[in-house]
Amino acid sequence: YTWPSPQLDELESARFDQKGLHANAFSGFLGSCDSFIFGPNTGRSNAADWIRMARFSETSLRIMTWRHNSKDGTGGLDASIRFAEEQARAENAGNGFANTMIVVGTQVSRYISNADAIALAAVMAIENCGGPEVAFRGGRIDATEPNAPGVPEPEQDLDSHIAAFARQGFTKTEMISLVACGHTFGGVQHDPFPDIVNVLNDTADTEDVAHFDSTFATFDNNVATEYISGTTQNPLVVGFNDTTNSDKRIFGSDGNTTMLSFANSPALFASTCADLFARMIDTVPNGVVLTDVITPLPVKPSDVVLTMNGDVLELSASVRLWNTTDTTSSVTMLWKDHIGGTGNDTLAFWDLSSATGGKYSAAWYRVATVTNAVLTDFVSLDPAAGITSMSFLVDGQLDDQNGLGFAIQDGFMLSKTSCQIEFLSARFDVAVRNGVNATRVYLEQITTDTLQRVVVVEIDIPPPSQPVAINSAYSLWSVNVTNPNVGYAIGAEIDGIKYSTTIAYGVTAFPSCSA
Ligand code: HEM
Repeated sequence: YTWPSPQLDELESARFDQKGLHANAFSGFLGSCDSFIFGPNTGRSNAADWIRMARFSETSLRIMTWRHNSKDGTGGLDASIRFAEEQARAENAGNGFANTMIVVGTQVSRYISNADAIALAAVMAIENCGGPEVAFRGGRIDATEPNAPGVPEPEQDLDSHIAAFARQGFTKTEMISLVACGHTFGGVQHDPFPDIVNVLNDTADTEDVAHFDSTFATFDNNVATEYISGTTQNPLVVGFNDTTNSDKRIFGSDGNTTMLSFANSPALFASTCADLFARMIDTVPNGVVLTDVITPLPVKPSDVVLTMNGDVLELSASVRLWNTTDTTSSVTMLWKDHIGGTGNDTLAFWDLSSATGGKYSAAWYRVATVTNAVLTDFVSLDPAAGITSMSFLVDGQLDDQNGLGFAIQDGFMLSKTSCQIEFLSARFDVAVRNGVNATRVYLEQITTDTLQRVVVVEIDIPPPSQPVAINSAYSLWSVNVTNPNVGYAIGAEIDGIKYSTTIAYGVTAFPSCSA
């Protein structure tokens, strides 16, 4: 994709900046797969119930998608599980969905829905626990009400399961595969399923989870090899209650052909699961249009912030170089302005980040100038010249998005004259470039609605009746706000297109107006 795209930029970061600098909200769970999937104890300890990341694979890969009906196009991965009414259903027994959603919520933003965050967590759980890379798209839309019930349950017969998977658009072979792919992780817990699993009296498994295979925290084909060799302890295959042996009925439904092929080939198992996992998380209600598969930009600007400081336009920026750990690259940021001029600044190494269990890494460079022992993290531009686009020269190689440049909108920005009037109120001053066709300028109050969705409330800034010049090229538009507890981004409609600042400002950081 072409930068900038607020939604894709943010989805890309959430997907590929997993650990280290700019780590995404789930990074704390990526340490060890055991704890990512199961919480700090291999038994599912109560204290850290909410960390049970198995919920992610299960929530997303099983429960959330099951209500999709490929005929009428309803249901799918739409985060309807966040509603208490769904969590209370018997079919969702024993799952800490409420707690999972608290963790999921940390990744939700104006550009990332609850449903996207669930899908992302599932992808990360799979990839960081030895699984294949799963294509990730964004753009899921959160349901506004609970969905119809319909999660497959172990006591149902084979025909109902085949029908349930067919409703989602999966064939019988795909059903066998998908269940095997899901059941490479985790197991069945006694508490919610006392008719399937007995109390285990195992000090290493204090929560009485009978696992689907011997390597329950790792993605591998042992679920198939153990099944084929007859050594499996899968409680849904060799459970004492044959009525609930749904994996046995499903795995055997084609004479074991599919399971045998998985047992014979870890690679086939991995590639099949990658495809089916992706299809599963991409099962969405009709009308939802997903983005393309998110791939990392090789050179990605980040933290681009323009601030008007009187006669000086301050530009701070960083850039992420994908697929390198080189801390000594020569990185120059180049830019063009409104009057045919150019500028450049040598960026300094900042830090590293990584993704997918260290399979990928990235090096970050940023504007950072030390003058007389004082670090400034911006370059000073002439407001009249402004800036229109950037490009980057990395070890002699130019990245300018195939000649397009990385466009920058300098039509509006925060002015440093913004200040706190008194304890609960503040004045936003927005510097608007003279001559741009800004039909509206507004603050965007980033907040959460009663349905746990991030919403943006626009607060119009009235155009000043008399121009208030801040310098030769910009005038100030001002508005007072009285809620200091939320973040405000700045938005503007320029030539009919809406733009937003990439950061939301907290007014408590503003200086006092009377100072
Ligand atoms: C007919 C279809 C299926 C049935 C009847 C079924 C049944 C179950 C049951 C009873 C559990 C135990 C839950 C608990 O103890 O809280 C479970 C766990 C699990 N299932 Fe399935 N499942 C099915 C399909 C799938 C699919 C398609 C996936 C993913 C692709 C999946 C992924 C998982 C995972 C990851 C767990 C482990 C959760 C944990 O350990 O906390 N299941 N399944």
